[in-house]
Amino acid sequence: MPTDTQDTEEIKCSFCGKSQSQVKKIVAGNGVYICNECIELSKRIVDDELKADSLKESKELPKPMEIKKQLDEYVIGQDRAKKVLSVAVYNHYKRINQMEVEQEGTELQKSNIALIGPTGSGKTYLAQTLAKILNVPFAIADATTLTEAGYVGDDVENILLKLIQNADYDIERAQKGIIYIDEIDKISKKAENMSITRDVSGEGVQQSLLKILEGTMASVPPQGGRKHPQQQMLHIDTSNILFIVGGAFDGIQNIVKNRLGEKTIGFGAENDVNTKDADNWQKYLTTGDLVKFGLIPEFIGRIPIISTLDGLEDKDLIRILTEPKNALVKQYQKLFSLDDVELTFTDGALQAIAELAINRHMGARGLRSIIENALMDVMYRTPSEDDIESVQVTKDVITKHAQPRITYKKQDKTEDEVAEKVKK
Ligand SMILES: Nc1ncnc2c1ncn2[C@@H]1O[C@H](COP(=O)(O)OP(=O)(O)OP(=O)(O)O)[C@@H](O)[C@H]1O
Ligand SMILES: [Zn+2]
Repeated sequence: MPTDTQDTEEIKCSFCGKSQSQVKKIVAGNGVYICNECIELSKRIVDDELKADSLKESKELPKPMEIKKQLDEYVIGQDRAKKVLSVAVYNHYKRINQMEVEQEGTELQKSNIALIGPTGSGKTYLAQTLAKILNVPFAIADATTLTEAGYVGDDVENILLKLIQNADYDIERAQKGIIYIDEIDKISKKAENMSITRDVSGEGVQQSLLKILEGTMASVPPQGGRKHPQQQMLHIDTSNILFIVGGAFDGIQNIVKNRLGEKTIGFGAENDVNTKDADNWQKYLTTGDLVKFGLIPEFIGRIPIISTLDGLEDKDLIRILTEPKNALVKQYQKLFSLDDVELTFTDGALQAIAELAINRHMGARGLRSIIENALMDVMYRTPSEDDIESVQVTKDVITKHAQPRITYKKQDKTEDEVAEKVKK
């Protein structure tokens, strides 16, 4: 009898219709069956689709607002620069994606970016954070170490080598990376800060940067340094590399203000710029001002997007200390917590740290070393003293080199307590 029912209701794979005898295994579900072969096939289909989805996702470009929002998680203030960068970077990668899809059509030109703002205001940090958000390789170069071809020093191509190295020698990835060139103001025509030991003109360095900024097939010696005729070269197309150049441009506001002032005098009240608004000089900064500063027009011509950053005030610095995902205070708290010690900073301490950084004219760049100094002694002690419960940094620690307040753990039996008990 049982054989009978089995004959009529022979278990078959609901997908391919094969019977139990034709396959290795059949799994029963709620009224349905699936064989091992169909499971394998389904798995392959699902895997492929997931992979395709994730590829599409990685191709999907975050929109300017999304980029800005992610920047906000790391970079405090600098709203204007963040907006400009978000739009510029979005357009840059949209342009690359578009070029990959349609080989011909309107050629969209690359738009490199200049960031102008005081030391430690976040220029490098913005560029670096952008690269992280977009998941593209990133390299930092210092314009003052560059030389024009034929002189001792770093060839401009070595900038590209750093990017290639940071892309793990994946040239194709490197070709879509971001390069930040710092201290671009120091290679102005009149710059006095160029190394005096080297016979290099800022103008010459600007000249030698023109090609890679614009887009060229560059040859890079894989070991860096100078090119040798017999050397094997890495070849990299710089057309899609986004260059962000930055500098403090000390004195640029005077150039702008003077220009505005002249205009006001010259054209009187009908001019849309009044001298009062010259405090907002950033709004009126033009490429002409940068040329006046000493950048050559061909160089500026390859950097159509300019944004300014503001000097950070104490309230910004306090936020930088405490708010971002990887804020310094959070980092040190984490460090201490690994030794089971709670670290706190009083509001007065945070204010004092910010003020000290401002006095040192180093912007946010100065914050770490101030904290490092303040915590030096306790960081030396705490790992060896396992009864420290908490460390509090007060204003006096920053301003008067006082020691932080240390609280000790309540021990079950400290020597005093033991003595107390014995007495009783
Ligand atoms: N706006 C900011 N928000 C958060 N952190 C900041 C900000 N600005 C600077 N920092 C912190 O200070 C450090 C130094 O800043 P950064 O290197 O970006 O300065 P910079 O403007 O490039 O100055 P420089 O021209 O001297 O290189 C950064 O690594 C970052 O930790
Ligand atoms: Zn099947």
